[in-house]
Amino acid sequence: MPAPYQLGPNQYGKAQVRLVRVDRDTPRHRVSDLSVTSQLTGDFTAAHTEGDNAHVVATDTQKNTVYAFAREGVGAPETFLLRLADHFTGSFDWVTGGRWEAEQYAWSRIPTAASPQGHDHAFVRDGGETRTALVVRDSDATTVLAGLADLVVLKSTGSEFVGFPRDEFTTLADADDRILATSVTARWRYAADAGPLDATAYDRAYEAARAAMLDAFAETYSLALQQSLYAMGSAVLDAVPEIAEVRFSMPNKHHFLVDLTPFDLDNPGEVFSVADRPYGLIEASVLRDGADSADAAWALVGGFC
Ligand SMILES: O=c1[nH]c(=O)c2[nH]c(=O)[nH]c2[nH]1
Repeated sequence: MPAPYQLGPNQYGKAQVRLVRVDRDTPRHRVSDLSVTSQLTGDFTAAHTEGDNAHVVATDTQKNTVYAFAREGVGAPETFLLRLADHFTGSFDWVTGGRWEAEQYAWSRIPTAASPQGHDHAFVRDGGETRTALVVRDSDATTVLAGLADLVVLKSTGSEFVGFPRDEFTTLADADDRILATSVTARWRYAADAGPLDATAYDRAYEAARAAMLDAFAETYSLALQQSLYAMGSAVLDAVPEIAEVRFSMPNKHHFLVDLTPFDLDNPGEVFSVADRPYGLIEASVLRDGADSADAAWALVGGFC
């Protein structure tokens, strides 16, 4: 019996393959700690409509490929994902594209009395922040997105919020000196004509983009989180010419000055309560002039406007 309905867009693969690779060719080891997701697109209609698995590269095989490729080294997450993309689209005619994603967790060497520069093979996990990478391929293009998530930053002054419209529902007082705090999730897109970079170039670009956004957050006298965001995006584009666009999603972590007058105490900007919800959510993209929008790739990311 012919299938009664059309199959819509589909993709499949293995999500969140946890991978730790130790580079141990010298006594000074290096640890790469990632969670990798591989999803394939292509001709998988018969699998859905008829249960014919002839085209179904098993998700288990995709997971094993991640581990086998790690035996050769991981390098930058972007280059690791590009290797997976090349492998799956190059090995199976009917795989025309896919989505390969990584989250990378950073480990620092533990400084000890004997090794103040950091131990050779003992590490401590860095804060909550993660590095992210995403490769999206279809029959027309390969898009490389890199970024970070949960980079928590705070300024204890140098931030105000005034001049906003007031209506019958407005109670917020002008703030001419407030705490500005956020948890930055950012993704940046490499220009298609930058081509694939090598692993060290992706690593350098990551460090430069991260440093640029931190510098701009710190140095911008902020009139709103929106203005800080735009300054951070501009700094990333200034720092890394290969980046065409950067998108941010930044919750405004509100800090409220506590009224201490019931206790006969003043509070000159020193004691705050922190609310985790609701929170302002500030999202925007900052684009280089003339950059295309690459909407198809962004549509697969989610979490950004
Ligand atoms: O930086 C801010 N942007 C806003 O849009 C906003 N709205 C608000 O209530 N506080 C703030 N702060």
